[in-house]
This record gives sequence, C-alpha cells and structure tokens, in this order.
Amino acid sequence: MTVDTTSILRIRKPQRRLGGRVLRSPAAMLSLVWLVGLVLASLTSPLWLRYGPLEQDLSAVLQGPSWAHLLGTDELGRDLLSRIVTAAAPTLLIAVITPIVAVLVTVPITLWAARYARAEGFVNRLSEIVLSLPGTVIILAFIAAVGTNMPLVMIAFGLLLFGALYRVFFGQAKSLHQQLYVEAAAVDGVKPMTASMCHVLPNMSTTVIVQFVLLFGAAIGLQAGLAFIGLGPQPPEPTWGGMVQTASKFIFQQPWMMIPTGGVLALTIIAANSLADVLAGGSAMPPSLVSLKRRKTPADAAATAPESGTPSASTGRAQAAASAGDVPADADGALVVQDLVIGVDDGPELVSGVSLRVGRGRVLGLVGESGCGKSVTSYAMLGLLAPGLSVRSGRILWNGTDLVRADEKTLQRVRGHEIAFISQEPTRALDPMFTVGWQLAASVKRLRGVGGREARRIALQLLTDVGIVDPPRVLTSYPHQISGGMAQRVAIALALSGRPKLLIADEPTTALDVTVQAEILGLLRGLIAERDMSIILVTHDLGVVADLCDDVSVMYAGQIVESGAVRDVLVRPEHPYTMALLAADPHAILDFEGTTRLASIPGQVPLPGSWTSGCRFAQRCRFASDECTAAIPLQPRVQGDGGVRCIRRDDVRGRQEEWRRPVAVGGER
Ligand SMILES: Nc1ncnc2c1ncn2[C@@H]1O[C@H](COP(=O)(O)OP(=O)(O)OP(=O)(O)O)[C@@H](O)[C@H]1O
Repeated sequence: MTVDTTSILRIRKPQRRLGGRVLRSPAAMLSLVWLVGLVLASLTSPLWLRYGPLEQDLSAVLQGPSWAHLLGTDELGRDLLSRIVTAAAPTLLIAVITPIVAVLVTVPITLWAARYARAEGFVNRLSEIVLSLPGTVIILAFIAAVGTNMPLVMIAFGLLLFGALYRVFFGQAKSLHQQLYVEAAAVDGVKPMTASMCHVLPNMSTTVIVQFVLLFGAAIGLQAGLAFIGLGPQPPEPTWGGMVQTASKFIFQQPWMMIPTGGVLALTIIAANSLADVLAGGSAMPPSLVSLKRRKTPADAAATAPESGTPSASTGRAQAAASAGDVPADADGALVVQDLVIGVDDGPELVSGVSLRVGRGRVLGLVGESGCGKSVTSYAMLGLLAPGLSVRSGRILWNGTDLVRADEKTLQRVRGHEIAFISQEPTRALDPMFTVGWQLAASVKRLRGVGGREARRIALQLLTDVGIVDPPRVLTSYPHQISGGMAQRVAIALALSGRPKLLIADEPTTALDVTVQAEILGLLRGLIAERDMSIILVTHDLGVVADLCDDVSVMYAGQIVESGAVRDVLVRPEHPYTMALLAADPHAILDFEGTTRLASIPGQVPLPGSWTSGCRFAQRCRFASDECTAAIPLQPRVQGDGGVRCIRRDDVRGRQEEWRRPVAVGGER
C-alpha cells in the first residue's frame, strides 16, 4: 500500500478544545471581546480620544454624562472616559505578570514533586510555609521596600500564590502520573521529566489555563485595591483604583462618578472569571483516573539475604542453573530471574524466591489467580515497582546485566529498546491528548533515533504489521476514537517500535471481548513466528497458555508452585493448584470425560503477611494433609523438565479429575 505519509502523519500537538468552547459560549466571547477591546482601545486611545487623560477643564467639574464628556468628568474636569480607557492597558498588561510568574514557578515544581517522592515531601512543606505567610502584610512591606513599582509588586504577588496554586495543580499532576500511559512511557524508557512534560503537562493544560485567567482577575483586583489606598501609581497618572477612591470622596456630590469607574473594574474582573468558568466547562479534570499499581522504585541495591520463609526455587534444569547463580552461556536474549524476593518496605513479602527463565524466541506463560504476584514480578523486570515496594533479594539477569541493581540510565536503555511491555488496558496506556500517529511516531523517533519523516513511515508500517486495515485513519485518530481491540493493536505497535527482544504482555486480552481476544492472540502468534522475540505472557487463562506458550510457570501466593513445558504441565499437572486451575478452565473441560461440571476452588488466595512456612495452598487444597505444614522446596517434576512445590506430589499425581467433585476444604487430614 502506498500512502502519502507526510500529509496524514503530520505530528500533531495535543488537541485543544478550549478555543472551540470559547467560540461556542456567548459569555466567553463577550468576555474576550471586552478584555481584548479594552486593551486595543487603550493602546490606540491617543488616536481617537477627544481629551487627554490629564487635560483639565475647571469649568466642567463633577459632571454627569453629556455629548461633550460621554462618561462625565472628575473633580478637576478631566474626562472620565479618557482616564478609564488610558488606564486600561497598563492595568491589564501589568496584571498578566502575576499569573505568568505564578504558573512558571509552580508548574515545574509541581511536576517535579509529583514525579519524585522525596521532592514531594520537601515541596509540600514549602507550600505550607508559603500558604501560612500573611500575604497582605508581605505585599505592603514589599511596597515599603521597593516603592509602588507595580510590575515588581505583581511578581511578588505571583510568587506568593505558589502555595495555593501548588495545591490545585499537585493533586492532578499526581493522579496523571499514575495514569497507565505515563507509566507506559516510563516502560518505553522515556526520561521521567520528559514523560511529565509530554504526558502530564498537556493533560493539565486546561487547569493551568483556567487558573491563569482566574489569577489575572485577582491581580487586577489587587492593583485596584492598592491604588485605592494610595499605594498604586501616583496621581495624576490615571488608575482604576485611584479613580474609584476619588469617586468615593465625591459620592454625595456626584454619585454618578462611581458608576463608570467602579463598573469598568467590576466588568473586567467578571469577564476574567467568566472566561475561566467557560474554559473550565466540565473538562478541567483529566479523564477518569485509575489506581496506581506500577511505578519505578529503585531496587534495593544493598539487597539483604533472602527473607523468604521458604527455600529458594529451582525450576527444572534451566532454572536450577539460574538458582545456582550461573548466568547461562546463551544469556544473549534470555531473561533469567533468580530467587526474586519482593516486599513492601517495612511490610510483608509479596513475592518469595521466584525463579524463571525465558529463553530467546520462547514464550513463557505466567499464570495464577489474581493477587498471586504476577504483575509485581513483571514490573520488577522493568525496574518499575510501585513506590513502597522493593526487591529484597534475588537477581534479574538480562544479557548478563542484573536489572535489580542496574542504574536508571541502564534501565532506560533496556525499557522499550530491549524489553517492551503491553498492559491489559490499552486505551489507558495511550495518552488521550495525542493522536495515535503522534504517539507512535514519537516513540519510533526516540527508540530508533530516526528523523520525523522516517518515523512517520515506520509508524504506518507498524500499524500495518499489527493488522490494522486502515492505518491512515487510525494514525489521525485519538485513542478514544478507536475500539478496544484496535487500541490493543496500537499498543502492540507501540511496544514493537523499539524492536524489543522481549515483550512482557500483562493480560493483553483480559479487557477485550472474546472475538477480539482471538484476533489479538492470532496477532501475537504471528509476531512470535515472524520476529525472533521472546514473550512473557501474564495471564490467568490456561487456554491462552495452551495456545501460545512453550513453557509455563504457575504462581500461587507469591511463589512458583509448578513450572515446566506447557505440554507437560497442562496435560500432566503435578501440583494440586495447577490441577484445580485446569479443572476450573472452560477451555480444558473436554479433557475430563463424562462431565461438563466446572470446578471452583474454595476460599481465596491468602494475603501477603498471612503466609505460613508450609504449603500456601494447603487451606484450599482437597489433597492437603498434616505433612503440608512443613516447608516445601521446589522439586523436579516426575514427567518432563520443570519443578513442582508439593510434598504430596507422588500421592496426588494423576488425580486431577477429583477437582470436579465438591471440595471439602481442609483436604484429607
Ligand atoms: N503497591 C502495593 N502495595 C502493597 N501491596 C501491593 C502493591 N501492589 C501489589 N500488592 C499486592 O501484591 C500482591 C500481588 O499483586 P499482583 O498485582 O502482582 O497480583 P497479580 O497476580 O498480578 O494479580 P492480577 O491478576 O489481579 O493483576 C497482591 O496481594 C497485591 O495486593
């Protein structure tokens, strides 16, 4: 297919709907016309005003509106229209300094604090200090020190607003940092502050603009207030606050004077606020937020000795080599996890002594119920554990490099380039502010170091490769404009943009309906065949494992309980948990003759912290006996390579069909 990529793949900046919102709102249009009109009228006033702002006519003092003086005159016979209009431009242009300073100072600090936990504590304290300062007193003291220099006062006011503005921005920035598409950028190796600038800031733009306009109104009010008490520009220079003060002096002789001066001030502040209102109009908040599950936490470099209550794992020959601490000779393209222990800082262990090996070009299925530790293990492989979680011991060897102890620079070189990740929620891994083409081309440019034109060509090709039939349309679409299945294809294309050697797919079909699941599995199958790529497929679906994987590791409560080649583990399971999963799997139902009953496993996965030193599955196992309270190392499987962690494996082997019958919890004690 030949397509003119330059026209369709023009990298687009985030879509701005603010312009449209303003254009559609009469109130916003009126406000904008008022503000812009005032400035233009003021700047051009010498060309069209009949009187100068300082021109006095003592024969026409304190007059009401007339043809000669449309808005009347003040106590010195000066034309009120001239003075109001002349004062407008300096007032508005100086007022804009405050939001500029406030936003320029607060936004970068907020992004920094939202990104780094240590910075967060410091900036929070700083904002509390700034918030507790008596703003009015400080502004007055500042004027006493520097004089009535309004631009300087506006700068000081902007700095004082940091505390309040930080509170407004921080919550949103923090939430945005937890969005999967920001995490996905980290997975792709984007530097933290670059991810903040590219994915967090654009999504905060509405809030920033709204606050900007609100602060602009506040700065106009402050200027007027200061001028009212005589701390603004000094007479005879016209200022709105000064004119309101004069009008208040003559309120009984000429009440009219207050109306044009007070009116223009009030209307201007109302215009700024109503503009902010329309800009905020229902979308000042980001798209619905998801709970944070994954974030980079530096691995504990000074890893302690294994704290697991259970002995280290050794799954089969390859894993036995890994457990012995050897980096296999064919380490190129192989990922080897050795005795990995992950825990909550000052809390329980989440993953205990996990060992895995994914050889080059192999597909490993990591299966288990929810909460068994599959995702935590996967994220550790990318150095992207959530804050508060860390690797306590063990190694993750990738091409001879231990990713647990690797510095951030090494991890960034690996993420996206060598190991890529696709999540179960593709639309959330895509930034809603950017077109698919922009995101894909940006990723290709960064990961392959090519120019814009070439990146656009590759992006188009990648979409074709993942089976998108209308790539030009998809490239110009925003994530919300494409279906879930299409979004997952785009997510896979994004993952492929760095030509990774290993793809970690965390339940890539869970969020999709059955027919789309089959398409995505077909796509993955094709990619495995075409590219010399290894895959770790995190799933709870044994049908998917049977379909795609060469090897499988079954996880339960933070441990590998059985591992081996798929044909061995799924056909001749040796661990009761694997048997139970198979019996509960609708795909495997035909393997059990004479019944259509699906098994259920009673009880729940025990929570981290409540694990015993014996078999963690014993409470739910129909075969459990008193022996099961003893610690159980991973033993070699009887049939095929791999390991099994069951003390009764010889007794239970071949009894998988018993899981079809109602289970007496507590087993055979
Ligand atoms: N940030 C965290 N803080 C504390 N505990 C956590 C954190 N993240 C995960 N856990 C706990 O770690 C355990 C393993 O979670 P994990 O998400 O890895 O399970 P999983 O097998 O991937 O489940 P699922 O299939 O639902 O994703 C769970 O008990 C979970 O509650």
